[in-house]
Formats: sequence, C-alpha cells, structure tokens
Amino acid sequence: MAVYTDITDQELEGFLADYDLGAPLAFKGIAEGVENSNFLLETEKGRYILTVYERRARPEDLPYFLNLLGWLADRGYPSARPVPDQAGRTLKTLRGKPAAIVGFMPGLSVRKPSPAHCREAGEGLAWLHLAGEGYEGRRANDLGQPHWAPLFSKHRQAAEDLKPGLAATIDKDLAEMALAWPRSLPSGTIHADYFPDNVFFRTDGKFAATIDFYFACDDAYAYDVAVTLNAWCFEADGSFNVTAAQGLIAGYERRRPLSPAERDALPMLARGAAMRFFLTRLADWNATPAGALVRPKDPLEYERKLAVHREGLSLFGGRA
Ligand SMILES: Nc1ncnc2c1ncn2[C@@H]1O[C@H](COP(=O)(O)OP(=O)(O)O)[C@@H](O)[C@H]1O
Ligand SMILES: N[C@@H](CCOP(=O)(O)O)C(=O)O
Repeated sequence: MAVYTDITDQELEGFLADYDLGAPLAFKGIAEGVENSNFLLETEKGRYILTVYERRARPEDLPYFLNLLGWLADRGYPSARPVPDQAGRTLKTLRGKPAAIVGFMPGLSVRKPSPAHCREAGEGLAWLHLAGEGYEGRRANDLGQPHWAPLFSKHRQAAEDLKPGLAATIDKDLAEMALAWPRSLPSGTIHADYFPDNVFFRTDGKFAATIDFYFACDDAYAYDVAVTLNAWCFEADGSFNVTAAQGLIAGYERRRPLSPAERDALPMLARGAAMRFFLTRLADWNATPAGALVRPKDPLEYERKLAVHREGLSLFGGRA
C-alpha cells in the first residue's frame, strides 16, 4: 500500500475550502504506488486524485512536474491536469507536506502486457515526447548515467549480500557504460518511469492515458524507449520478448521515427536503463526495514535484465 500520510475528515475539509470543487462525496486511500500518498477524491464537481508528496519528491522539483502536466494536457495529451485553488495555485500544503489535486484519468493498467499493448504503449510514449516539445521547464536527470557509480558505491555491500560476487560485476558494467554511453542523441522531456502501472488502456485495448510523471526530466528520447522496453517486454521467465519489443518500437515510430543513431544506441541504452532500476531498487531494498508497510521492489529482477543485456544478444539487431 502507499498511503504514508493519513488525512482526517477535518483536514480534508480545511484543504478543500481553498478550492472551488464543492463538497467531498468520497475520499479513500489508493493502495497502488510506492512513492507518494494518493487518494481518490470525489466531490460535487467530479473525480480527482489528491497526492501528498513523500520520499524522493524534492519540493523544488514539484512546480516542474505540475507545470509539465498542465503543458501536456493543454496540448491534448491524456495526462492529469493539476487543479488550481481559488488563488490559482496548484502546489499546496497538507499536514505540512507538499500536496496537489489533479484530474482523475479513466482507464486500466495491465499486469501482463500483450504485444498489442506494447504497440499502443510505444505510440503513447512517442506522443508524449512530441507533446512535451517546447516545454520550458528544465530538470536534469538526477538518476542518469553519471549518477550510477556514486549511487552504487553506497550500496555495494547490499549487492554482495543479495548475490555474492555481484559488486565486481556491477563495477565492470559501470566502467563499460561510462566509456560507451551515447551522449548526443535527440533529447527533450522524457517520462523516465513509463512502466505498465503508469499507463492506462481503454477496455478495447487502446492507449488511454499516462500517469505518474514524478521522475520526468530532460534526457535522450531513446533512453525513455529503452526504459520502456525493459519494463514491458521481458517475460516472467526472464527472457526478452523480441516480438513485443518490435511491436513497441513500431508503435513508437507511428508518431516519431527513430534515427539510425537512436536505433544503434538502443542496446546500450537498455543496458543502462536496467542498471538505473537495479540501483534504485537496491537502494530502496537496503533502506527498507523488515516489516515496512510498502514492500520494496525486487532488485534482482533488474539484475537479471541487466545480465540479458550484458550478453549483447541481438535484441534490436545490434550488440550492447
Ligand atoms: N490521475 C490519475 N487518475 C487515475 N488514477 C490515478 C491517477 N494518479 C494516480 N492514480 C492511481 O494511483 C495509483 C498510484 O499512483 P502513482 O502516481 O503511480 O503513485 P506513486 O508515484 O506513489 O508510485 C495508480 O496506480 C493509480 O491507480
Ligand atoms: N517503476 C519503478 C518504481 C517507481 O514506482 P512507481 O509506482 O512510481 O511507478 C520500479 O519498478 O523500480
């Protein structure tokens, strides 16, 4: 579950008094998610999501995220629009923490995406990249390649504890990536966490919406594609589903064709993207006390994905 902050009826009433949303009709915590506390809020005016920002979200980054949501919604992209209070403010405070209300997006996420879902998701990602063009907010990727080695240095022992010998393997990976990381690909605003739980579909299987922009940043568009390939195209047995990956890329290219340089870079980008999620999962694993309410995600799932990419199989027609 991910409700770290309890909100009383009185607190909710006081909070909503600043808005023009009418009286609350229903309010309940949402179990899904790991980063922030999310609540489904229904008022006389409609359905909304109230988010209390916790953990990783740095308060100074929140205007970037909320303004991006507004920018994308203004351009017709299906993402939740932040709701301003009567004074026009979207970023507020609740229980001493930053908080915001955004629109509720209809749709359902899928646990086991089919190749057809991957195609739709790919198209939704390219649409996001195009809709984000011109957004003036800037946020460097604080979980990008230059940050991996320093992050790993804090958690080497945790890696060894999970799998003896792993720390040396990761050190070698990091050194290779530092040398070969593609640095001049087309870049812009990326989602950076475009996982199946953050993408909604209609009941007919068509792409419906994207949520959870709280890792969005400036980086290479193809890196976002690589994050997405890793999140959507591995089977439960750890194998990479090339058909699903090709579908995802074909869906992406319906809206934004990849350049030859972007295609060539995909194997290395996918290897790096696997490293990024291995490392943050490792850090969370290390920092989560036994018996905590929110179970950390398994770092070894991403270590296995990393191993697949390390082999440099011709997943996309090239070697990592
Ligand atoms: N705008 C939205 N519309 C509909 N549901 C949402 C919206 N935002 C969040 N949710 C719901 O809340 C859950 C957690 O949101 P998410 O942003 O992924 O949380 P976290 O950042 O904590 O991981 C989602 O799985 C979804 O069910
Ligand atoms: N997608 C990340 C964790 C972030 O969780 P989210 O609920 O905010 O998408 C991972 O799988 O490691």
